[in-house]
Amino acid sequence: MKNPNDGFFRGRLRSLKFAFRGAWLLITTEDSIKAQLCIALFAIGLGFYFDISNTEWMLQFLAIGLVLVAEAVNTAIEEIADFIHPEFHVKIGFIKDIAAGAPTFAAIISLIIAGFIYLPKINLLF
Ligand SMILES: Nc1ncnc2c1ncn2[C@@H]1O[C@H](COP(=O)(O)OP(=O)(O)OP(=O)(O)O)[C@@H](O)[C@H]1O
Repeated sequence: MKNPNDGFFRGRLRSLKFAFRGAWLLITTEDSIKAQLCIALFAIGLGFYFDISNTEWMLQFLAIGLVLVAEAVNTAIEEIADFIHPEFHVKIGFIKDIAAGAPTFAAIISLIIAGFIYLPKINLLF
């Protein structure tokens, strides 16, 4: 919440503090984020193993970021849905289902990017 006594820079600093707290909460409490971070670490390991180019690193980090952002937004929507309506409701189910579509899109795009980066390199091994 905005503090009316905060100037521009103090307000931005406070927001930054909350934003980092949010990222830390996601990393430490959300299993879906932990799982995505493990996959990201694996992909980073693959990147070093295959010595991928700068452009490939950038695309890989974009894909990792896309998945983490989509997971975070999905988690926030799930939390809001559970808060405003903890009981079963068809509409809540629909909202959660379509929210889960966001990380699904991100994961599919990331897999396609991973395929473009690694399949030719894996092919060369055989
Ligand atoms: N209150 C509800 N009313 C109706 N359907 C619900 C409700 N809560 C969950 N669902 C259904 O169950 C599915 C899974 O919901 P849940 O909140 O467990 O998400 P999840 O993706 O399994 O969670 P997480 O990201 O923590 O693994 C939803 O996509 C929805 O179809």
